[in-house]
Amino acid sequence: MRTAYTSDQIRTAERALMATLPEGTLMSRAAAGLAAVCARLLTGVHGSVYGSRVVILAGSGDNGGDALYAGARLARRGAGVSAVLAGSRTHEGGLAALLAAGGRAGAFAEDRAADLVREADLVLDGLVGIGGSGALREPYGTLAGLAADTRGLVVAVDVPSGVDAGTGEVAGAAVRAQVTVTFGAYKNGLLIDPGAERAGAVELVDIGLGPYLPGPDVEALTGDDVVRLLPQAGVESDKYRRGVVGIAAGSDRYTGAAVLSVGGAVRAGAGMVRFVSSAEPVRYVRARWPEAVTTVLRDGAESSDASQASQAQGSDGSDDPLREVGRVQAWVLGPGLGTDARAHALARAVLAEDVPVLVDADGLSLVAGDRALLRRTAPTLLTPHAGELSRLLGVPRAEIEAGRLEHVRRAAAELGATVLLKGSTTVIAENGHPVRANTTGTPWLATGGTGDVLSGIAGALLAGGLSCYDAAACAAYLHGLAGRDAAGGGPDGRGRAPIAALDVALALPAAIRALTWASIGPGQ
Ligand SMILES: NC(=O)C1=CN([C@@H]2O[C@H](COP(=O)(O)OP(=O)(O)OC[C@H]3O[C@@H](n4cnc5c(N)ncnc54)[C@H](O)[C@@H]3O)[C@@H](O)[C@H]2O)[C@@H](O)CC1
Ligand SMILES: Nc1ncnc2c1ncn2[C@@H]1O[C@H](COP(=O)(O)OP(=O)(O)O)[C@@H](O)[C@H]1O
Ligand SMILES: [K+]
Repeated sequence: MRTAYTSDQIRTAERALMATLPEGTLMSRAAAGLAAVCARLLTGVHGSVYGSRVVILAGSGDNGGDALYAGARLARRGAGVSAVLAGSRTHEGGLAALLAAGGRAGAFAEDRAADLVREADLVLDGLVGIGGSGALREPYGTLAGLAADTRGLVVAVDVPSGVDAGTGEVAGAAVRAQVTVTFGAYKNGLLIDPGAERAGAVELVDIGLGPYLPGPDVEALTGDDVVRLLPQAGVESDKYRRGVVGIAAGSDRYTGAAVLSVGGAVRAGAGMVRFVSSAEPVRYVRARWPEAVTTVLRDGAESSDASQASQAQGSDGSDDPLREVGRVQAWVLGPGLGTDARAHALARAVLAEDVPVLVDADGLSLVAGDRALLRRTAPTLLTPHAGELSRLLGVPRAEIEAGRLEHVRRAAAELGATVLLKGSTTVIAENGHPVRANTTGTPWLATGGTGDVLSGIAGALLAGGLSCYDAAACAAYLHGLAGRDAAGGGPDGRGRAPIAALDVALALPAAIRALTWASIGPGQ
């Protein structure tokens, strides 16, 4: 598990640790770790530290101090180090160390800074760290812009300046780094977009903070965590024990969403998928996924038609649309369902079942219009994208995208459900737990229908016995991994190509296989 913290949590832990150590020890540990990473990177891009050009953007706080002390270490190894002093004051000890090691420093002047930054092999962003708040003030904003034009690498100290360490929010200009060297522990903003995207690859330097850290504010599953949580097929398994997921999705207008959701469930390892819808989507689902057992809903009646065998059954006149579906352990409600009266009646019936229900897409619109549907005792997992959450919370979409952590938490609290907010960083909130941020995925997943696949994956995991919190986090992880695998390839495996949603479902077993292999090893 990767764990992350707010700035306040980090500060409190740092204070407690600092009280046990001689003054300056922590900064010296941080600077040593930072310099070691920079030396490795410089050796990669320049061939050696000696003779390389390093430019430090130094702000007025301890973040600038870290950068200056690290610069001193690099200068002692023969790098040409210049510091642009951007703050109203400068960390005295750090500056003295840099000058003593043969480095240079000068106050900010735009033309000079632009030349230095452009020609650098490595730009060290020490403008602000966990002490930053709000949009970068000048001249920091200008320097963040100049850093974008360097031909060298940009390395952020602790967090990219302009990224809110505690939330990942970016209020104005922000540094975009290839590497962020962070101290003691991850900060939330390194896992959650838009901040995460500015951080690049994150390297954690151990400064001894571990024993002083509280429970995390945010966490991210690793591949090993997912393997440990995933339901396993054992010798005693049968399709019912592995988990039967019911999917109520699709309409005559939207047949594809149903096919994709069922595909996600089938390929993610459901013991059985029971699919309930009107005749047209059932036809498409049966054609693509003969594994699914289907029930056709008619106006006020339904007929069950298991694709492997079984006879169609007529209605007995009861108005329970699920009467003939058979037992399920969890439901997926909503992809392509429509929002008409019949969809509403089906949603009411599904949400009245005493099993976990995942609500997605049109199901979320129905719930937004009729909150009473969410008054239930069994667990509920809502999987909105920012637009859908905007309707549920009455908050503009842009605000949700800018502040994912705040809004996913608020949604879980207000709606009394587990909430998975989709997007460039998918985040999952459940009251009383750290928010989980997903670290897999690729922007190529931003294509119609991939969310439907996700609903099927999570539904299969719910039916397999995972809690909403674990099912959501594992599903997001596997979905991102499968998307990455489907889009990836080429001679070094780093090529990327557009993908269709169905490719994600099809890539699932290979992705799960590779994950399991990596986690338990080939001998198990
Ligand atoms: N406290 C500790 O023991 C340690 C702290 N470390 C470093 O110290 C950093 C925190 O240092 P500080 O508390 O001095 O804070 P920072 O250096 O992160 O920032 C504070 C300074 O930035 C200015 N500032 C804040 N927001 C700004 C904005 N939007 N635009 C322009 N200026 C802004 C403030 O006026 C203040 O001068 C960490 O991120 C880390 O790099 C490390 O050395 C590890 C140990
Ligand atoms: N920029 C992005 N980077 C990574 N993943 C993304 C990005 N944009 C969207 N996604 C993922 O793609 C999926 C899209 O789902 P959704 O918005 O419901 O689309 P649809 O309704 O068409 O299926 C989600 O899993 C989401 O997290
Ligand atoms: K920084």
